[in-house]
Amino acid sequence: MTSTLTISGLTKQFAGVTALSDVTLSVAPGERVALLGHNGAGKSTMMKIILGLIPQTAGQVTVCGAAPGSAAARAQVAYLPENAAFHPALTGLEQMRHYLALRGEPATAALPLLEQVGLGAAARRRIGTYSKGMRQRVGLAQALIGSPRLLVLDEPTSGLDPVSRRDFYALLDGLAARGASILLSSHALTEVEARTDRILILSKGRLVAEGPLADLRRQAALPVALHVTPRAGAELDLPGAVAVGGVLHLTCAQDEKLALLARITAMGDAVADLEVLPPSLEDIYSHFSQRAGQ
Ligand SMILES: Nc1ncnc2c1ncn2[C@@H]1O[C@H](COP(=O)(O)OP(=O)(O)OP(=O)(O)O)[C@@H](O)[C@H]1O
Repeated sequence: MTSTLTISGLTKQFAGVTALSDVTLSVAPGERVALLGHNGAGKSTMMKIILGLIPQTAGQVTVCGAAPGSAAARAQVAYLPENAAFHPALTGLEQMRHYLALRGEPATAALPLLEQVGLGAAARRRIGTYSKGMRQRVGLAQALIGSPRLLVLDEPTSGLDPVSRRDFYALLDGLAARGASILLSSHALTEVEARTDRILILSKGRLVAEGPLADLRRQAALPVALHVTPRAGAELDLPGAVAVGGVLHLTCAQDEKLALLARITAMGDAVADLEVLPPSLEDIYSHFSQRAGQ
């Protein structure tokens, strides 16, 4: 299948700063990709190049088969900036009609777009009365104008409460299921863990890791943590375990996990409970960033 976004050998230098260095990646139709990286890693620079807002120093970028910023690319790409600002005195409907007019689309699309993001009931209220989550939905509704094939979202859920975040990702899932590609940057590692198909980790402008979370987990080969709760009065023979509030904490290498679990299971009734904690995305992210010299 033809990629929606293809980036090859992308390098961007500002005066004295290399913001991106030889980055190569692609995003397929319907794929949800998270772009992770510390402050200054180059995420926004990459997004600006994809959108055609700034030129690259070297390398090739193709957006839906066209050059970034060309009329053909702009017709197929939508962007949601981190802090989208709207006119507080306009209603959601008026704001959307304004955006539709700018894109040469009929004003009648305003209400269906707002309904698509769950703002149908609030469409005639002023945006100044909207919550942050509702304003973010206006941003997404504006990004949906013209059914874009690629959505570039800069920290779309920052400042949203957990329920609004879940709803926002549910909307993205629906768009991806209909074939839209999604590239989003985030510092909220735990949420992208569950809601994206592939993770890209940028560190100092370099792509230091790329793949589905399960692959990154395997590559990082980080230890697995186990929490074992002994039955009252039972003594468990688990060398290296540290007791924390009556629970034994221990770690083992990935390839030792099954043998250790078998050993604990063989302890039978002496074990009241057992929890296996795989390395989190935070652990994996730190591993790759540190390896890159952070
Ligand atoms: N216009 C510019 N002129 C000079 N340097 C720049 C410019 N824009 C970005 N940079 C530098 O490029 C590097 C990458 O910045 P960028 O904004 O892409 O990072 P980021 O990953 O988006 O960070 P954050 O998470 O803080 O938004 C930083 O060192 C930044 O200072």
